[in-house]
Amino acid sequence: MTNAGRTRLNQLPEWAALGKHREQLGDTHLRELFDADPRRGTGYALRVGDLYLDYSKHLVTDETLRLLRDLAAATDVAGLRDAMFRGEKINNTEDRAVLHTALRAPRDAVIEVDGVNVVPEVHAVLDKMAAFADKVRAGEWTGHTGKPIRNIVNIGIGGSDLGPAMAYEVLRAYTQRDLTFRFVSNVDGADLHEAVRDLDAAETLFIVASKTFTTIETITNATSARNWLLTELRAGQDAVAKHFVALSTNAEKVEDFGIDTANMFEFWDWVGGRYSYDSAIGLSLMIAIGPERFREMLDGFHLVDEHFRTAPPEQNAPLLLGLLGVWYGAFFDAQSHAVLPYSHYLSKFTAYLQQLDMESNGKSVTRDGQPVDWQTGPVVWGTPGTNGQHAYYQLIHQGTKVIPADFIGFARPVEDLLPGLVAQHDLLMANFFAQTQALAFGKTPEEVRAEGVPEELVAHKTFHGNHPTTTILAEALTPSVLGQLVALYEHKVFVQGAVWNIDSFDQWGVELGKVLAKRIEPVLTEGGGGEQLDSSTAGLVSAYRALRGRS
Ligand SMILES: O=P(O)(O)OC[C@H]1O[C@](O)(CO)[C@@H](O)[C@@H]1O
Repeated sequence: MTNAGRTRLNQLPEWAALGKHREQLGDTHLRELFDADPRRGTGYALRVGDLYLDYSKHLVTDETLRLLRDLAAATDVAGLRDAMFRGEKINNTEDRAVLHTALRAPRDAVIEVDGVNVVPEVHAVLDKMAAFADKVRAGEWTGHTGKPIRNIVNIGIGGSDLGPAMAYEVLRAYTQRDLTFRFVSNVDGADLHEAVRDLDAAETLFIVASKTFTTIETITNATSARNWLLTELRAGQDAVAKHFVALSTNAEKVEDFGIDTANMFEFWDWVGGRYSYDSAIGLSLMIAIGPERFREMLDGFHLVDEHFRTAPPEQNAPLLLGLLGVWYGAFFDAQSHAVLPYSHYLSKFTAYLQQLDMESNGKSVTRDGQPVDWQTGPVVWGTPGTNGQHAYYQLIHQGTKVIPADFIGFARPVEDLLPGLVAQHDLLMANFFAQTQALAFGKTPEEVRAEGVPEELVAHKTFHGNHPTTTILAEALTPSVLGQLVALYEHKVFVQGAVWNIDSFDQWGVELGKVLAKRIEPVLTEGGGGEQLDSSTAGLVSAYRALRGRS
C-alpha cells in the first residue's frame, strides 16, 4: 500500500476546484452564511453516539462540503480506511498493519493479520488485565512484605504515558479513591522523585509500560524505581516480582529487566504507541476505574469505529472533521488547531492529542517518499477553555492568525461534585457557548459605536469574528464518551493522512535526537569527543561541564 503512482494531491482536479471555490468564497462572513440560511445552525450538525457535533460555525457552504467529499473520493480515503480495518499493512514504511480498532472489537469479531484472527488474543489479554485489576482493587495483590498494594506508579513515555495519564484524569470521578496513581515519564529524576517520595514502597506497584521495552527514558526510570524499592524494603531481587509488572510487545527485554513474563501484559506491533491506551497500556486506568468501566470505554471507541466504517460521507463525523482541517491548512494557511475543552477533567486531553495528531501527521514526504508541497498536520494546542479565555483567547479573537478550534463541553457535571459546586456548571457552559458565538459573529464597528464607545477606541473594541469552530457537546463525560471522543480524533487524523498521502503510522522524526543524545551523553560525563560536535553544541557542552564542576 505505497500509493506509488498516485496523482499528486495538488495536481488533482478536485484540488483545483477547491482552490477556485476558495477564491469565490473570498471574505464571505459567517454572519452572511447564517443570515442566508436560518436553519444552518441545526442543519450543519451531526449526532454520533452520545456526541452532538455542530459544524455550522465553519467557513464552508454546501458546495465546499461537496468539493471536500469529492477530494476524499479522489484520494480514496474510504479505500485506505477499509484496508486498515481489514488488517492490511498500511503502515508501509514499517510494513505493519494498523489495527487499534481490533483492540475494541467485540469478542466474536474476526480480524486477521497474516491469516491469524487477532481478536481472541485481544480478549485474552483484556481478561488477564481484568483479573489482575480486580485483585489489586480488592487489596488481594500483596507486596513483598505482605501488605496490600495501594499505590500504582505507571512508568512510560509518549503513548505509554500520555494515554493512561490523560484517561485517568478524565475519568477521575470513576476511580477507586483509596488507591493512589502516579504517572512518571520524564527522564529528569525529579519526576520519579516527586512521584515516590511520599509513598510506602511496601504498598507500591510499578507498571513499566513500553511497547519496545528499549526506550531509554522508561528503562532508566524503571531501573531507578527498582533501586528505590529494593533500598526502601531492604530486600533482594526476589522482591521485584510482587512490585513490578510490564506492558510490552517485547517479552525478551521484559525478562532481561528481571520482570517475570507471567506478570507481563502483552500487545502487538500492529498497535501504534499513540493508539495504544485501550490495549494493555491501559492497565493503570483499568485498575483505577475497574474492568467494567474500561469495557464501557472500549464500547465507546467501537461505536465510533463502526460509524467511521459505515456512515455515508455526508454524515461521517471523522471524515468531515478531517476534511475541514485539510481545507483550512491548504486554503486559509492555518498553521495550528486549538482543542479547548470546557471540562477540568479534560485538562490533559489536548496534550494527548498532540502526540496523536503531530506524531502521526507531522510528515513532509508522501508514502512513496516524494516531498509534499502542501500543508500537512497542524500544530495542536490548547488547555481547558475557561483558563485559556484569560490567557491566549485574545489572540484567537483579535490576532492575525486563522486558528480553527474545537470546543468540547458537557451538559451535566460529574455526579459526585460537592452539591454547592454543581451550580457552577451553568456558568462554565455559558462561557462555552458565548465564546464560539463571539468567535463566529464578532462585533462590528457600528455595534461598538452604538454603545457610545469613543471613536479612537472603536477599532480596538471591534471583533472581526469569522473564526471557525466545531462544538462537540455530550450529556456527560462517561467512560464511553471518552472512548467516542478519542476514536473520533484518531479517525480524523487518519482521514487527513489519507488525503495528504503520508504514512500517519510511523515516527521516524523522533529517531535522530535519540541517536545524538546517546553520542552526547559520554561527552557530558567523561569529557573528550567535543571536537566531533558542531561549535555551538561543543560550546554548550563545555559550559555545562564547567557548571557541573567538571574540567
Ligand atoms: O512504548 P515505547 O516503546 O517505550 O515508546 C514510547 C514512545 O516513543 C515513541 O516511539 C517516540 O519516540 C512513541 O511513538 C512512543 O509512544
